Amino acid sequence: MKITVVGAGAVGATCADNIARKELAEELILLDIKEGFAEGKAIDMMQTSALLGFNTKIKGVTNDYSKTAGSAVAVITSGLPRKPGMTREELIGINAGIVKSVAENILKFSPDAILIIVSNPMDTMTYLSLKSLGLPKNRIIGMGGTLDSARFKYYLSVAMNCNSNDLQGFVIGGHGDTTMIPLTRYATYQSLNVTDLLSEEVLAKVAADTMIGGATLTGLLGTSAWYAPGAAVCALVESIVRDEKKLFTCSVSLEGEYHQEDICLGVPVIVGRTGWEKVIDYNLTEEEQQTFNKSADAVRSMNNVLKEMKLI
Ligand SMILES: NC(=O)C1=CN([C@@H]2O[C@H](COP(=O)(O)OP(=O)(O)OC[C@H]3O[C@@H](n4cnc5c(N)ncnc54)[C@H](O)[C@@H]3O)[C@@H](O)[C@H]2O)C=CC1
Ligand SMILES: O=C([O-])CC(=O)C(=O)O
Repeated sequence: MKITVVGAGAVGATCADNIARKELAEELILLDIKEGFAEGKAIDMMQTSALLGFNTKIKGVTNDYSKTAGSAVAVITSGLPRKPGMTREELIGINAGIVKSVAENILKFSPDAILIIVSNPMDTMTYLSLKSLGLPKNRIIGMGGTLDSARFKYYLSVAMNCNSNDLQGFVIGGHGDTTMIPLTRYATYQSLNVTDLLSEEVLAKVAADTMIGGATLTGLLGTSAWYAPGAAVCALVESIVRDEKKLFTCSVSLEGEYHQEDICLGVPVIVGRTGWEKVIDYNLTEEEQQTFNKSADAVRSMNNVLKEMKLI
């Protein structure tokens, strides 16, 4: 199995590192536009293999897509990250052109690849890929909710002083500071509803902290996060290559599911060897559905910018 990660920056390199450690691929290509950068990261990572014991061959290349040929999965992390005080949406002007050209180049050499879109604003970049590449919808997966759900469990585990692996919880909707929706009503601690274990105030704070999880880290780090994003991408890659059929929130093309269409937005999906395989319906309450619709409206207005940019 061959996997490509485009963008050898913070998220791309972390995700490549995780994929290699788990030996999810025999061959892993790391591609970046910056001369020598991916090569350097790949060699550095390969020099950990004798210490960590993995056998994945990581190869770095500068913008040479011929080396990515025959990839089963391609992860797109190329583009600018935000700086403190910025929103993800402000990145659209630069990242949309990058994501479109990178995805087209990948498909020239790997026509059967499943694409995982990471670059922000992620829901809109996923929609751009859906609209411009002509791929079956199941092969285009936006990574955001997987990370947001992990953050939700982190904040819940802190509030409950428990192991986050004992928690279940999903964040749906857009991958934006104001558009994500932690589904508190469905979160459980070993089958017990967290709504029975924590006060309304604490739960509201957990949800609010989750929503600004990325912004909080950007404020602390001076650029956006990479460890949890890299691990979240790797979890999706693992479910694809091992056909695990695990349930993750991903941004996928909706055609009536959750009462939305012509949009890519975060919903729970089964992820397996053919990409995202089916949407799971969480039966939202009327209030939750209204919040979801508002989230969709916000993402749709960003998607309209793609038309102004003449990218779709
Ligand atoms: N969806 C999500 O949950 C998350 C998304 N992100 C997004 O991922 C993207 C990457 O973030 P970082 O890795 O922190 O940024 P970074 O700046 O560390 O790395 C980005 C890399 O992309 C490369 N690049 C730029 N244009 C390229 C092109 N045309 N072809 C190939 N490579 C190109 C750059 O040279 C750089 O090495 C950002 O847009 C960020 O907002 C970050 C974290 C989570
Ligand atoms: O916050 C950002 O800009 C990067 C990102 O999407 C995240 O970490 O959730």
